[in-house]
Amino acid sequence: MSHSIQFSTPSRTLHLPPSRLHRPLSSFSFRQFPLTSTLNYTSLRVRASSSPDSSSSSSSPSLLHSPNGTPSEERSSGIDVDIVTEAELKENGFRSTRRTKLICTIGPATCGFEQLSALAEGGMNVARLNMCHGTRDWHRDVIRSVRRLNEEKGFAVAIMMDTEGSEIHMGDLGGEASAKAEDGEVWTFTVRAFDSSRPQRTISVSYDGFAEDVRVGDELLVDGGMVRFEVIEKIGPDVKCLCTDPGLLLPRANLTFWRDGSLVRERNAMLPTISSKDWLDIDFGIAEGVDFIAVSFVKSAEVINHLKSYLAARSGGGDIGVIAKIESIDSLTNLEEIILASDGAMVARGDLGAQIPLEQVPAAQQRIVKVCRELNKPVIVASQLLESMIEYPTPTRAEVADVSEAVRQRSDALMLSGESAMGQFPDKALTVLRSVSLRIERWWREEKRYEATPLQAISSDKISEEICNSAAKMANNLGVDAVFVYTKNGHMASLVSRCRPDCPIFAFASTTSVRRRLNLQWGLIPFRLSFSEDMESNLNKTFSLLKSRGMIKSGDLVVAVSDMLQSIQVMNVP
Ligand SMILES: Nc1ncnc2c1ncn2[C@@H]1O[C@H](COP(=O)(O)OP(=O)(O)OP(=O)(O)O)[C@@H](O)[C@H]1O
Ligand SMILES: CC(=O)C(=O)O
Ligand SMILES: [K+]
Ligand SMILES: [Mg+2]
Repeated sequence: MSHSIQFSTPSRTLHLPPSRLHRPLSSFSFRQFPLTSTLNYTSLRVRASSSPDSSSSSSSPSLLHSPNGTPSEERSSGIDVDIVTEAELKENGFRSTRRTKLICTIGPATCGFEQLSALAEGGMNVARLNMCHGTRDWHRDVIRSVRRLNEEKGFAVAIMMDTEGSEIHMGDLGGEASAKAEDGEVWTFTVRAFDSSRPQRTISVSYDGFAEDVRVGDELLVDGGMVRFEVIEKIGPDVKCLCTDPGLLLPRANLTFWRDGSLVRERNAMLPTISSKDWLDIDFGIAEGVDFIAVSFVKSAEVINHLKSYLAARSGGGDIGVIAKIESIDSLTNLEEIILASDGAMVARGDLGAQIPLEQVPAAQQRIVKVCRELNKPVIVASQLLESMIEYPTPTRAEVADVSEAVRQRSDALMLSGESAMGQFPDKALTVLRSVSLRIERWWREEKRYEATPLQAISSDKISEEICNSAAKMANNLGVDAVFVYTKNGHMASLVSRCRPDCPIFAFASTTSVRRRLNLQWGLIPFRLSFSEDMESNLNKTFSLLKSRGMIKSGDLVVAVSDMLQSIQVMNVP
């Protein structure tokens, strides 16, 4: 038997608080919704004349112009889903699929086709390329390998390019993987370039003003304090430094200098966030069709807006997501405006811990995660999650606790850096992220800890927001198996993800590029499916495609929303 309820209002600026959906239905006008199929569903339909997703298109532009969204894709009648997710869904059931997304930095340890394939199989959702390292040819090879893997093996790994930025960093150690600085040694930091091999205990520095800006007595921190030096003498372009905390110097490690306990920000504070080399890398990223660009050392929203308009002009529609890396004092000062302007943010704890006292990093992380959630932007927690696994096959207990905390904060994604780029156990590190995420997520569900505190309203697009909040609440209250969201540009899917419902979210996007971008967001299982304005036929089509692949079965309970029709539908799979 099929039945449906529709309630409608002529008001264009309808604001429907979630609680109203639970009032007696008699307070609404409702009538029989004509249905010709055998679907057994209840439809709560809220009608308003504006299309929610199109009204918010400034931050999520239409992706119909996507270079990756070919017309054949849009016409295709099948359904595409990442094979790893499909296997997880079938093996463990809906409830147990992983919600937290995983990012791996690709480096010498993982750039081969087989190594990339192993990471994709291990659950890598996004591959990150750090433009501080490697040549463009090297990065192009990795991007093409990932794309080939996606095509040949059915993965949906997205690519994130991370800019170098123009902060001060060391040179590349003349090809050596690392150099050891011992306590009491004197090293030379110089702005001179080397013609041939690197002179002993000498490090080149990327910033021309370095020798002028530092003073005798300053403390020089490599990689946020992994190795420390004291400036003892300046001789022209050379700065002699005494090692006070020994450790490994890695190629292109960041350098900061401190005076009287404070970070020194001399002329280098005036360096551009996006350097001329970064712009060339960005052009390269556009040409290679990367999915995200992560901008290092963002100081203000202005640079994000600038890059976004450049991308919109250059890549015809701007389907590259811009991620703001929060890793400087300025980015913390201007946090809200930066996040509002971006498509997501990264808690880049490596450099952040070099700019603020280490003991302040956890509070900063919590604040960034919270602001991103409020403003509906995906957030990545990055750096040193499993640092010891660069060398050892098992993590420390403290690292597991750190990963758990990021999952417990319900960040969208966790990122591996050196662990996957140049560590000895990249696959094992990814396995640890995956198993800890799954365990903490399960613990949260068992404890029924999902959303106690209501989310603040985001100012734009209230109708979609209320529909998604209500859909998530209904999904939790009814214990449904999945929320389905049909979304043209991904915005509606992100609104459902923001609610962190207690069940997985099947997000249907009509282009491959939107589908890949949804990879970064909590709980979304992105599918590529061509769909129409007609929700009933979309649902019928989805059910039959998913049933034939064994991904759902008759009787499963589903809540569905879409950005074409302002409605919430609840139904059992026929
Ligand atoms: N493409 C690459 N080629 C060679 N080594 C790499 C590459 N990517 C990363 N690595 C190595 O892995 C380490 C950790 O990678 P990660 O991206 O975190 O570097 P980082 O320089 O600390 O990051 P960021 O510059 O973004 O703050 C690097 O220090 C470098 O030694
Ligand atoms: C990831 C990064 O850039 C950092 O942690 O500094
Ligand atoms: K970088
Ligand atoms: Mg950094």
